[in-house]
Amino acid sequence: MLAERAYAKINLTLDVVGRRPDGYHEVDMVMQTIDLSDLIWLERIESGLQVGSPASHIPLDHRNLAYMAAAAFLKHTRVSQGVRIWIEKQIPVAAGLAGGSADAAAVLRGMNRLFGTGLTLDELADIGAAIGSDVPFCVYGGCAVATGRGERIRRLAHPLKAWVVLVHPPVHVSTADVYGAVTPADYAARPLSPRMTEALIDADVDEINHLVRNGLQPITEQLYPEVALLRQRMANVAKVPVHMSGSGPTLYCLTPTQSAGQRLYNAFRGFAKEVYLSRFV
Ligand SMILES: C[C@](O)(CO)[C@H](O)COP(=O)(O)OP(=O)(O)OC[C@H]1O[C@@H](n2ccc(N)nc2=O)[C@H](O)[C@@H]1O
Ligand SMILES: Nc1ncnc2c1ncn2[C@@H]1O[C@H](COP(=O)(O)OP(=O)(O)OP(=O)(O)O)[C@@H](O)[C@H]1O
Repeated sequence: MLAERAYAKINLTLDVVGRRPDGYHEVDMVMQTIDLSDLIWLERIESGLQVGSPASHIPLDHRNLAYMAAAAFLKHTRVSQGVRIWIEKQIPVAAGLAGGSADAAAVLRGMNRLFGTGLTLDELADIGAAIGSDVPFCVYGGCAVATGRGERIRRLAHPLKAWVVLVHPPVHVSTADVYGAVTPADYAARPLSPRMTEALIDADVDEINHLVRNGLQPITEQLYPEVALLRQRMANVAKVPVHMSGSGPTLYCLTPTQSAGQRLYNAFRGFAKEVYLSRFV
């Protein structure tokens, strides 16, 4: 039996640059792993796939992204045994934090260790791409520029360890609905990832805050107006920019120090049940 951590991500940039013939959107994003995580336990069994969790709000059958990852791993490697998966969830579900994708990626990394199959991260990311657009990034973790439909990853090493205060409002956002409402008017003429990359390497939190952009935010806020209201309430208190991750609805602020993060965490606690103080990993 072994354990593998599944870390959430935030989007520092998310630019939609076009629509593809397969219906997916061409994106250009800077993503960053944060230390909010699920814990995945993996155990060899003779055959079959079993998924369990104390969380009552996620599917535990073939619809679970961790289950899909395990099935894809067994098929790819032709390992003839099975696996029992136990998921301890901390990452809010359908929140824009890639919780399910992180679980899938952790299953791929963990099964590679459990069965001693010796696949590289690139190979695991390739398997993950068939499960979801965010899975390859979650396989590597850290910071990266993601292009294509999100599955093409260029890893980025930078020195910054910023703090992230997250507020997850109780709104269930469908990623497919948000992308479905994107029109050509929402496409970014020039992605911000090159400038964001520089600001990260310079560890310049003010510049990063200034550059953060999410092309899905106006769409999510139009489909779910309560997200816009919450952002306004947070901005009134925070006096720093409030950003949205992925397709939302999670909103976040970046701070350079733990004490500044803690102050915002205290200020936001009355705004929603789920508020987290986290950090770049
Ligand atoms: C919003 C982000 O989380 C930002 O990182 C991702 O772009 C979404 O990644 P994901 O949840 O792993 O997405 P997938 O499971 O691959 O796709 C869910 C649905 O979102 C839409 N989708 C997703 C990714 C993309 N580049 N274009 C899309 O149009 C498609 O309708 C798809 O059916
Ligand atoms: N292991 C899992 N953890 C969480 N959700 C899962 C899992 N497996 C399947 N799901 C389903 O996937 C859907 C999206 O959940 P998830 O938490 O991955 O969303 P998200 O954070 O918005 O993802 P992304 O940022 O990649 O769009 C939910 O409807 C949930 O029921």
